[in-house]
Amino acid sequence: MLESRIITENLSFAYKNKSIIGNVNLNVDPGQVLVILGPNGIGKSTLLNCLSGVLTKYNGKISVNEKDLSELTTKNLSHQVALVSQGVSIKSSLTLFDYLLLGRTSFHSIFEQPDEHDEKVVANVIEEIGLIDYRNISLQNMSGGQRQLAIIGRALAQEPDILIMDEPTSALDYKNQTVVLKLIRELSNKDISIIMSTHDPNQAQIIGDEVGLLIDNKTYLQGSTNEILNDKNLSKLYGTSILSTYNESVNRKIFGIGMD
Ligand SMILES: Nc1ncnc2c1ncn2[C@@H]1O[C@H](COP(=O)(O)OP(=O)(O)OP(=O)(O)O)[C@@H](O)[C@H]1O
Repeated sequence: MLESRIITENLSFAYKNKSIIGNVNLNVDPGQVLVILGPNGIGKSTLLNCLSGVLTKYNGKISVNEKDLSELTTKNLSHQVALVSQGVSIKSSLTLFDYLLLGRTSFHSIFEQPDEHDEKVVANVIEEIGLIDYRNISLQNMSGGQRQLAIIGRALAQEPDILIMDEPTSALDYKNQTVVLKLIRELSNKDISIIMSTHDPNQAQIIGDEVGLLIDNKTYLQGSTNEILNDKNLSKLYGTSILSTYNESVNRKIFGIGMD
């Protein structure tokens, strides 16, 4: 029987006295993809930062691989959960290869150098993110989209059980969005659990097993993509008309803004 990878019980978070998220009861199984949707400023990044251990002053409980997240050491946590933050800008002189090797840091003591296995992991990741030609190019000489793929690659180099991604495709063109969505599908086939936020419900339709809606600071609704992702829920969530049409050639609904 499948154990859950990540579960929250009555999770809530407030900045000072301002409540941001509340009553979040979330559940992700091994290999599941959970897509979080919600309007600007509703608390998606806050939620993802709680789940990845960046924000620690939450209330309620977060369990990762059946252990209380608050009791995990930093090292232990980084072997289980990796975060791709929103809009991180890296303009480093490190080559792509050396940057991804940083993702292996927690596997060694500060006196140890990366070994052959680390190099192998990084080489595989570079192939997965489609940047073989950029292996020895420094990040400052790469485009914004390529750097975004590099950030995802660094998280993958951690070999996590759970990958948390905050709007991972926001800087990417259609081809690279497809690269990332395919990668997510492959990772999920390898039993890695993914939690990602996006403003594009079509991405949830394409790769989401489950969808989580952050409705307000007291309400989180999670269910299967089929059950949750519809015009009525999305129009209510975003406060504007969202309409879908069924596209036979891709065999799924396509969502768009319903301008009058
Ligand atoms: N460090 C902070 N201190 C105080 N308030 C904050 C801080 N960071 C975020 N907030 C507030 O918390 C709320 C939720 O922000 P968050 O970034 O989680 O939203 P989001 O859903 O990810 O938004 P977006 O879709 O625009 O990226 C916002 O009202 C924001 O102003």
